[in-house]
Amino acid sequence: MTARADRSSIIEFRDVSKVFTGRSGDVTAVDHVDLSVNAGEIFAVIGYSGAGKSTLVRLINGLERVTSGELVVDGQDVVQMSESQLERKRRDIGMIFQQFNLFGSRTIAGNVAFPLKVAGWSKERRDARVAELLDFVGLLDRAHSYPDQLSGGQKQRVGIARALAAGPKILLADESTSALDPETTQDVLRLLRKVNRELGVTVVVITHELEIVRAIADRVAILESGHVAEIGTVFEVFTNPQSEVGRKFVSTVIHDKPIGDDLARIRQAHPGRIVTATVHDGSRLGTVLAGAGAQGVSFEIVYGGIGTLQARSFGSLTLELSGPEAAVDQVVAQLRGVTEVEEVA
Ligand SMILES: Nc1ncnc2c1ncn2[C@@H]1O[C@H](COP(=O)(O)OP(=O)(O)OP(=O)(O)O)[C@@H](O)[C@H]1O
Repeated sequence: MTARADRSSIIEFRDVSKVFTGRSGDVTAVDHVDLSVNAGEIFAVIGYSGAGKSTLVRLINGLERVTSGELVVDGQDVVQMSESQLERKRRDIGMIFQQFNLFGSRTIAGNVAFPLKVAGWSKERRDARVAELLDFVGLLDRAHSYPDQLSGGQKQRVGIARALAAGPKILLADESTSALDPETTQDVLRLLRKVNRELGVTVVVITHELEIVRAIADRVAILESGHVAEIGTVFEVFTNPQSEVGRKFVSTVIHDKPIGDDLARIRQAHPGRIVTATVHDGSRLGTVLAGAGAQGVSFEIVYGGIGTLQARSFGSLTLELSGPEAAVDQVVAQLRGVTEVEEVA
């Protein structure tokens, strides 16, 4: 059965598999994947090493060919395309890489101009376009430098300018910040956001770090052994992961519940009932706690934090509630009435 394409989807995988045949047998890198990327969004693909992320994304621009299934990219079925059709199609799909893949013997301007030269643009048009792109990525003054004179972050800016040269609708970013330090990573992520917001380019980001997803993506698919373990908005996946692998990823970035030594220390110092309550916009935790005293229950905040996720507050607080058991039960019930509450063992 083939699902009808969502009108807003720009990339549509329908039951797509990719099998590599090697000497030591077949490897199914992508295993019956159904997913769609919406036009204009920043979509992240996350997974551990070997999960099939790179292969999945390389299918989009035909660097790898689909073994079975349908793959529609911007209205065209790339499975049926010939190599020369794919070559033309790739002009609408920019790609950047972890190791930047710049030509060391060409200047920055020469690197950005290269795809335009291949596409047959005149020198005059190329020069104007290169200047415009270098200005966009903040490197106009480095036009005549060579890649090895640039920092890693600057090299990736050149990579982005080159990927955007022919005005693609889609930009694929394969571990594009993995070789960069945290500060430079933030710079590159800001630039990718600018590409998305100002140019309307759909961005597909591959990463193995959930922090990258949190910083940039609108939606995320978690890959495990070639299949989609779960997919959702970043807020949904962070706040309520549905799969085991999703929970594992989220626990690496959201330390919302005390575990191990932290839990042992809290237990020792706080003999009362310990619960963790989720905090998000509109959860009236404070109102409930303000009324706890009148019911004979006192509380301490013993662990937790609140941050921002996709412009919404999100976090959790672990509380020690002390007082008569029935009254504590009542306050826990009131907390459950306004938010999710978990007993801490
Ligand atoms: N050209 C190839 N030939 C044979 N097997 C391959 C090839 N490319 C990838 N694979 C295998 O396919 C599986 C998925 O690899 P892929 O590189 O897509 O995963 P990944 O999630 O991107 O991993 P990483 O984060 O390490 O890059 C792995 O088992 C890998 O060894």
